[in-house]
Amino acid sequence: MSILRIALAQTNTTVGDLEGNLAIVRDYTARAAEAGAHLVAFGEMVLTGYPVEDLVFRDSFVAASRAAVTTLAADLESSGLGHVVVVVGYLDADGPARLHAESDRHTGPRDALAVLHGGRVVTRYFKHHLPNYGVFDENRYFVPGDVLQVIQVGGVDIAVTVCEDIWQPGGPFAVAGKAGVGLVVNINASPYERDKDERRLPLVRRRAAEAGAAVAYVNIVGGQDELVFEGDSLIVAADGTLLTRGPQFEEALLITDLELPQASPPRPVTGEIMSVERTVLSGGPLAVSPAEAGAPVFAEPLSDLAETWRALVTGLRDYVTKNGFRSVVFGLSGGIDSAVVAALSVDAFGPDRVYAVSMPSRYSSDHSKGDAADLAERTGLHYSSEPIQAVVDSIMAEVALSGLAVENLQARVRGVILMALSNQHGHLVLAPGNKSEYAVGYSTLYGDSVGGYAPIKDVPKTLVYRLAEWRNAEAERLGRTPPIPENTLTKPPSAELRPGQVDSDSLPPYDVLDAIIAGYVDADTGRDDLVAAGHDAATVDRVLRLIDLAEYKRRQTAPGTKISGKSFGRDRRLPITNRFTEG
Ligand SMILES: Nc1ncnc2c1ncn2[C@@H]1O[C@H](COP(=O)(O)OP(=O)(O)OC[C@H]2O[C@@H]([n+]3cccc(C(=O)O)c3)[C@H](O)[C@@H]2O)[C@@H](O)[C@H]1O
Ligand SMILES: Nc1ncnc2c1ncn2[C@@H]1O[C@H](COP(=O)(O)OP(=O)(O)OP(=O)(O)O)[C@@H](O)[C@H]1O
Ligand SMILES: NC(=O)CC[C@H](N)C(=O)O
Repeated sequence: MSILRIALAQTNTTVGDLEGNLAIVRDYTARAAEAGAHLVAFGEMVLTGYPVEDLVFRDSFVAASRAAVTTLAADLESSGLGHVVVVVGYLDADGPARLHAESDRHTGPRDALAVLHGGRVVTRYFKHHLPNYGVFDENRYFVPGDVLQVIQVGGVDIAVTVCEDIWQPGGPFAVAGKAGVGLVVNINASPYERDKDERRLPLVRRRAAEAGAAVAYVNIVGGQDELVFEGDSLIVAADGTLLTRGPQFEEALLITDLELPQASPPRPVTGEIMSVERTVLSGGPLAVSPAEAGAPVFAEPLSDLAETWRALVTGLRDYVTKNGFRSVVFGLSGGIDSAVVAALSVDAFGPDRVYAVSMPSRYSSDHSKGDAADLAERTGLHYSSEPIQAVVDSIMAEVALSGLAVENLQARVRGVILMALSNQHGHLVLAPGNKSEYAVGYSTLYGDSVGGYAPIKDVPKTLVYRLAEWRNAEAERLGRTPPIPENTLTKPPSAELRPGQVDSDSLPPYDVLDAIIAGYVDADTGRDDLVAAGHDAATVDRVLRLIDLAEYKRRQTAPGTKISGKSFGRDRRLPITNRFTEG
């Protein structure tokens, strides 16, 4: 047996910022070296950020990524870090960057992993399994690799793999098992979904059993447009014992001493889906520095609501800051949606960078104005009032409007004011719509749906309430002021666009609505199966019609953090012009 000290670096890099990402990798490698690590592994495409989407098609971007890898190897050597084996994800191409109908699909862009040692790129591995479901489009972008790379470090055979490779049985892990390796390293960019951390550990254990080897799984953290990555990196022994587990939504460097079998003479691997190539970096046991590896980290997984809140804060913070904004602005109505957006924003940026505007009209109730002011006081965010009635009246004096047109005009005037404040002060406008509203089109186009980012776009209304209650309880637990006024939690939701209006005038109760949305949107269940599952037929017909009709609105809405298995946007793609109905 040999002892290898392995470092897993769960880092927050930014798409396209090759220099910044290089600096992060250098910094974490230096920290790993200081801790005496023999090998440090980073996430998938960490040098380019993930996902890079159609940037893949540009030769200039591929060239920059390839250059970054060689520069990194040389830099590490010249700073005295060349002895550490560095496993890092990047974009490569061994053929034309742009795939097209007549591409031979044997060469082209690659979702790649490089092993750096002694100032050189010693091995390149190309991801074998390319996910092509949900938010992933990897068949559009990449050509799959069919060579499994095995490196020998300290006399231990280590196979290297990328993300989706771990999700498929009978793939690279099975080949690694046939090759008799002691460890499989798997580098990931695995987007957050609410139940994914519960699936992750059993998955890694299944692959450890398949490979008959320990598995080191490293994931990135941070937000990229609609995606959030949670980290939750981990190592399991060949028998499935958990050896370390990283925190969720935080950068971290996990250092673990692994006792691994010395490589036996290479077993020939024939007739498999992948051939095996081997590179010996150091053939005999390595000295383990007396510097303490420290006790392995075992981060306790967060509760469901805690991790959902952290995902929403992370998605919002990284979207705003990575796009160069310092502050956010939104309409604060005293209702639950804008209250939760306010609490998320204060958690993401601190109250001094959050601007909330009350924009009362003739129909705004006193309690709404009072609840908004109460939230402002509880959280300390910047609060101002811009009454809209005079503007609404002046438009109505020029254009003959009635009914719904007048209702929507109020929402649109608010949108105009928020965009004007954004232009004037440089705040990013947040759209406070939730998943239930986006589903049924319960928002005014170019009105309350204006905004650059929609923090709770993938949060159904019933979950909005549960999160608000959780956040308040969390504040109580920590001896702090709960951010959300009690009245906001208990009063019936209302758009307040006409006298006495409540959401239940137009929509079924939210628990009924959300259950149908979960079936139709999240699980693609058709009308008859929803009715067979016990939903009221007339309500199903009405809700499905609303959802189908609102496709045009969803296409025009801001991006927002994905937390579910099927968010609106890239996860769910439907034609706008569509005559197929379920009813
Ligand atoms: N297929 C299509 N492709 C492109 N555009 C299409 C379209 N179909 C209609 N349109 C356009 O969309 C317009 C209709 O959309 P829109 O103007 O939004 O109006 P609409 O959807 O009719 O009304 C907005 C609804 O949202 C509710 N609301 C508003 C504000 C806040 C809240 C809340 O509490 O959250 C709720 C309000 O009570 C009302 O029920 C049409 O006049 C037309 O211009
Ligand atoms: N009086 C108001 N002042 C400022 N913004 C408002 C006002 N009324 C509505 N808005 C904006 O329009 C959005 C949509 O209103 P909506 O009623 O859906 O949300 P809410 O008031 O936050 O929650 P709820 O639906 O539970 O009442 C609000 O979140 C808010 O940003
Ligand atoms: N980047 C990837 O290959 C991710 C796919 C994988 N199934 C995941 O969600 O983790």
